Amino acid sequence: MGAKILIIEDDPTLNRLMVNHLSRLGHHVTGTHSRAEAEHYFNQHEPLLIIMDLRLPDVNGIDYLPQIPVPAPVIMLTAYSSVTSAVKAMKAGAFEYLVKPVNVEELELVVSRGLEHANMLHDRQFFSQQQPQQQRMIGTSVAMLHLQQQIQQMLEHEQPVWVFGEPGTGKSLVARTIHEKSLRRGGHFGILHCDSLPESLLEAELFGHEKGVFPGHVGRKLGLLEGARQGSLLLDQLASLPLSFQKKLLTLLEEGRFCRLGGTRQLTTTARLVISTDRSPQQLLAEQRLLPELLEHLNVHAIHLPPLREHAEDIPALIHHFLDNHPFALTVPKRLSPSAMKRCLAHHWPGNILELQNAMERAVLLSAREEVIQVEHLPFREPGSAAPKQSSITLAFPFEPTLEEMEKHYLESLLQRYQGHRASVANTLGISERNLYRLIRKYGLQEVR
Ligand SMILES: Nc1ncnc2c1ncn2[C@@H]1O[C@H](COP(=O)(O)OP(=O)(O)OP(=O)(O)O)[C@@H](O)[C@H]1O
Repeated sequence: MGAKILIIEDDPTLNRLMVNHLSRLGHHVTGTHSRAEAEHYFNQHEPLLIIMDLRLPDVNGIDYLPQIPVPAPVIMLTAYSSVTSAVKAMKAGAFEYLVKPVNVEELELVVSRGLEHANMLHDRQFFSQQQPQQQRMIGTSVAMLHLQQQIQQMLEHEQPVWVFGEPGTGKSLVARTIHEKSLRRGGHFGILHCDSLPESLLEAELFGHEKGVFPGHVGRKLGLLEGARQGSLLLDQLASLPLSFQKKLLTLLEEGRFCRLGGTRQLTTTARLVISTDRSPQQLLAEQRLLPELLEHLNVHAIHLPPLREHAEDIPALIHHFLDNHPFALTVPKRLSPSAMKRCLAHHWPGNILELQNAMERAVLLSAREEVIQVEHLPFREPGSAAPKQSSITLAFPFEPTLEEMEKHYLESLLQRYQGHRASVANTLGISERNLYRLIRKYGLQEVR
């Protein structure tokens, strides 16, 4: 597809030659002969690439370069005798220069590189606009105001914080918010997903490793403890760590020192720890999933995140937030019909805020170009209503199954029904995709795709 190219060159012959040649290649080329003419062009057009003479009748190209009102790369044209000026132009921000008389093959080559660069700049700008905005915590219920207060208190000291609550209640968001509000915000916010890696890799992530310890990794790798030295480190799902690993963590915390794997140098860390789990530290102790000495040593400040059903008054604000900030922000603005909103308020939200977020993203897609999201775009039924016939699942066992056996079999059936599409399975189960991933791993179902 042709690109818009602007030429600013006062020599009419060269100007025409370039316009004709690049137009033949399929580009939309406009030839102008002075700054004044170019300014007129910029009032109506935004070229992807500019080719400009270094000496124009009404301005010196180098002076004009920083004033060009569009972000397009500029290729400078220069007479052989003024190559040093071309170098100056490069320093002033020109993308490339071409020496006159212009060789058409060289022109083609430089133009194609310039366009590639321009497209890359555009993509980068586009993707940075697509990045979620700084994540805000939404909610004005008593529970959320209390949470904000607790976060505020955590900024007055640097003790470890333990955030716990059901899946999808916002634990990671709270951890990041504490980091970003604290004086450590300039440092790194590291996350160790304790449930997603085998023990040896967890160690490497946390402590780092020296050169040659892992085949295929040529260099030394700094661990999260080092990376987050000035910042914070979230140990997400800490209770998934085997007790033996928790012991190593305890030793590290007691001695305040550690070595990279394969290394001998004693390193220290001052990263602030934030821990997140689905259950309270006391429950985890009772279930023997937590080393009591570790909890004792950490002397943590705990924050409990309530399930969404306990602060349902925040649902409308959360819905607006997710609809305004969905990743397809360039499509139609969306809102819920009154009955869809009613349905959302009546839903139990077992997957909490994450489930709500997923439901809104799905509804935005299903409602396509319609502005109003209707009940049928929501992934759940009215409480108490019978499941539609086509979604019934029969679990047949030749024996009386345990709960775990039922769970595994049900999960298998759903994975088959949705052909391994995890988002749909998670939505049906009312759990986060990450928790689904945990279950899939627990039952060794990875290969179902
Ligand atoms: N109060 C809130 N306001 C706005 N967005 C929120 C709020 N709480 C959570 N979210 C969003 O909901 C999603 C799920 O939150 P988060 O990942 O922090 O939950 P979690 O409890 O850590 O989940 P899991 O147990 O699966 O690790 C994220 O996209 C998060 O930004």
